[in-house]
Amino acid sequence: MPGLTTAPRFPQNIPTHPLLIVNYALVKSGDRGEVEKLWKAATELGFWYLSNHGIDEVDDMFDVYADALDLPLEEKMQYEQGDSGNSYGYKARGKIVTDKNGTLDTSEFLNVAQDDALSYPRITYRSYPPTINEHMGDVIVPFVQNSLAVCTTILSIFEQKLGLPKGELLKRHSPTELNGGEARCVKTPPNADRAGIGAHTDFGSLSMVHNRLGGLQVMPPNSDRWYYIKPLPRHAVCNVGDTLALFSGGILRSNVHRVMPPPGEQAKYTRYSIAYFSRPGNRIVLRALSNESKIIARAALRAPACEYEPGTTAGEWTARRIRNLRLKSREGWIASQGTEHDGVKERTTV
Ligand SMILES: O=C(O)CCC(=O)C(=O)O
Ligand SMILES: [Fe+2]
Repeated sequence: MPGLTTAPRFPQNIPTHPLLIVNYALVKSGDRGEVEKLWKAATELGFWYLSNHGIDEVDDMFDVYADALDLPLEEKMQYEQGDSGNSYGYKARGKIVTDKNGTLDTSEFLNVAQDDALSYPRITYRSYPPTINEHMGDVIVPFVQNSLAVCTTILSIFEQKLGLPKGELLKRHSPTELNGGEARCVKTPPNADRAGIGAHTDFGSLSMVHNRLGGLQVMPPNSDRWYYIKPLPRHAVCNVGDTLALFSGGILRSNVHRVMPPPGEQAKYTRYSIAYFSRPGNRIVLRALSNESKIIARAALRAPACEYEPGTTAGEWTARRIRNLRLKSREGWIASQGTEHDGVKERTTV
């Protein structure tokens, strides 16, 4: 895929935010120091680089999704996700408001549901463009399985560190129950003059993004400035999302981020990023797991009330966030942003 693997280097002279580099192979083997580093990253900034993740399908994912997103718009529109709160399928450019002035986004998404990938060739929710189907078996399914395995390891570490009984967090992310997990490609055009994706927190539990070009930015806690995150070859950028912040009573941090045009010379290139989102089972009720953990109970007392209504399930929550995103209104923009803005504002650490 021309232009994807070779790009000008990330410029040296722009402010970036350093992230801790967590070595997944060490974390998996139970290395104490590496586990502590992961915990520090997840509770303080909520973002970290993940090295040695062993997800070998990343380059192929860029190729397969780029082929699908390079189809003519009318073909892609046959797979449009619609306005009902469904995330899977194609999201065209300009469907999402990125700020309070109603500025429209520049990004296209193609989202493949984890449930569709894992049930393939049986359709769980919907069909996808032929390029995606052709590579479901050799690229997308192994990518999803490997990403899921990485997230499961990380969730089991969080489960222990949060003082939860074994399985309490993992059972809320069971891949055998319908859930919101998905594999996404974000495509933004060259020479863009505005945000690809506006400021947001992620809806789900864990996100893992693979980047070649810059553009992802983070606003650190207690700051009002945006900083680029520099892509590092073969490193994923991982972050905590809202449902994990909520389950943990605010101990795990779901931090605000956005996608801007790539910096310097990189701005002249089309940007593709590949992301995997781990989300709870659709029927799981969203609440701080205070009854299950004293550590979470203590933290939840200090965290302000969350915006979630009692009894909201993860499925309803994701659908509502997506519907709000697609509302071309200021109200939609405000409602779509997530916990960082209206909910778990004061973060707590243990
Ligand atoms: O493209 C990226 O680097 C990040 C994408 C992102 O934040 C998202 O899809 O939620
Ligand atoms: Fe995001």
